Amino acid sequence: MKKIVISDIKGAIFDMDGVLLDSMPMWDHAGEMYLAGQGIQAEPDLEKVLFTMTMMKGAEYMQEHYGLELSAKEIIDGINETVRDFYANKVEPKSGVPELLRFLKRYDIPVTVATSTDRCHVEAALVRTGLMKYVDRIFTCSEVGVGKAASPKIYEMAAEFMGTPASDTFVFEDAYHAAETAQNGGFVVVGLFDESSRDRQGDLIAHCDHYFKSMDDMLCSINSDRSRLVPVLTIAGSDSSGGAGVQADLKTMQANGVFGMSAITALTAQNTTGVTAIMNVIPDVLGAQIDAVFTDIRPKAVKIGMVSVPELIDVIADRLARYNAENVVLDPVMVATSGAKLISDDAVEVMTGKLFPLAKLITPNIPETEALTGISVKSVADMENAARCIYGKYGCAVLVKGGHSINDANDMLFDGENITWFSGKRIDNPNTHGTGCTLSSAIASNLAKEYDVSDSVRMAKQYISGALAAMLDLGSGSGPLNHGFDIRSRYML
Ligand SMILES: Nc1ncnc2c1ncn2[C@@H]1O[C@H](COP(=O)(O)OP(=O)(O)OP(=O)(O)O)[C@@H](O)[C@H]1O
Ligand SMILES: Cc1ncc(COP(=O)(O)O)c(N)n1
Repeated sequence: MKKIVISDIKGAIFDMDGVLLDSMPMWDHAGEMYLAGQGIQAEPDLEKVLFTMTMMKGAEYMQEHYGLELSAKEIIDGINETVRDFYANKVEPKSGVPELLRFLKRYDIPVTVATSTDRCHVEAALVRTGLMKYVDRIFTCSEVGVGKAASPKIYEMAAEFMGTPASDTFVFEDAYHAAETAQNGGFVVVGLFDESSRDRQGDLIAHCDHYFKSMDDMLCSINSDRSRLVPVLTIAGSDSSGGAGVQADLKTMQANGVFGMSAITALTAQNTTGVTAIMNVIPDVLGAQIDAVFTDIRPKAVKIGMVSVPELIDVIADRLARYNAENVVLDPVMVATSGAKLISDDAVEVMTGKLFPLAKLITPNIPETEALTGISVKSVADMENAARCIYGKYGCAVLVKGGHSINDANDMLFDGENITWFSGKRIDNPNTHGTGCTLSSAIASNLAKEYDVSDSVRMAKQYISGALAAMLDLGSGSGPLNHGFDIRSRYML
């Protein structure tokens, strides 16, 4: 099937169940879930039995078959409560959905939802899953007055609201009958696989213009507008071996779909076994690099890495304040994986005093967290205390990275209000040179693409896990990651 070109989408209409939300299993198991709530194990094919029945007939069947001492109305109310509870408290978005909706928003493409589920459930689920902020309007079949199988009216109303002609409006559906209606109505139909309609994939494919096995597959195959790369600046040291510093940052930015630019703070001679020389740049030259970038291609995010001396920190603080830089992510690099010290003692205080207040997020690892707070970090509670202490002292959100833990690789974000954990499976890879640089650059890239801090960290964490899992093995020490592990192009072959 054809690729989707982003500029072809003028408006998007999403079905909810089975497309945005992983909710079809609930519809297939509502009776079973209700009975489980009553402490009763349902027969194996209860849903098949109920499938052909009306709500009332189904309730009467369950009353008789399971000896329930409840009226049919009470049973129906109970099932409705099971459904309500599922949408309000349990349902999750399908994989790739937040990314796709965010992506459409970035291109100012209006997004509507067209669903046969009742509005109260739709709103509860979309608010709780964080998807509501991407949706411009919800249309429900009961409000429109006709179902999707019978008429394209719901799609027509959504398109009218968005002001887009059917031929430029993309309808995302998992059910073949809805796809058929939308296609007959002149819409561009994107069919998406859902387990609940596995048997009808042939019919779905027959009625769609594009078909994908998952939203993730679709994301990989969308042709974004190559003229709309967002610029991001790294202010960091150069690593001659290419695994950390500016080199890691630029590779990460390329792989995360932004345009990377650099202002170099220091030249280091290093490889996977150690650092053999460091030459800091002259402060004026650092200032000139930042001026050159900001006065011509204003970055949408800035990542700061290795800055060894107070004079360079002063220049960065001065320029970032002058240009009112946005989305600043600061990785307070202190010691290289190979053991070399990358910051002078007097610089730490200047960095915390002058750069921390300009940062949207700082990303210390555990030894850096200890150095910044004086708290010995040995447990989850210590990580939380230290993060609160950093926020209290400097007022910036903090991501304490758990890469130095023994059993896991869980990172913790504190934004002044909430603690959010990003759990990661520890990957058994001794090659971790540049993980901190890579993570902070991926976060900056995501912020530049207008993801919020929490989504930016979540996606950056997925990226770094993939780069570690690719198991690149270069050099005789702790080697670099494969930053390009997910780039698919004929030029990679
Ligand atoms: N072996 C691993 N498996 C999975 N994730 C890891 C592993 N090592 C590090 N990470 C992840 O990599 C990111 C960077 O964490 P880390 O604590 O290594 O930072 P750092 O010490 O600043 O990195 P650097 O090596 O560049 O100094 C975090 O998201 C962390 O959870
Ligand atoms: C120029 C530069 N910047 C940062 C690091 C830290 O990365 P790591 O701790 O993985 O060595 C480094 N080694 N070199």
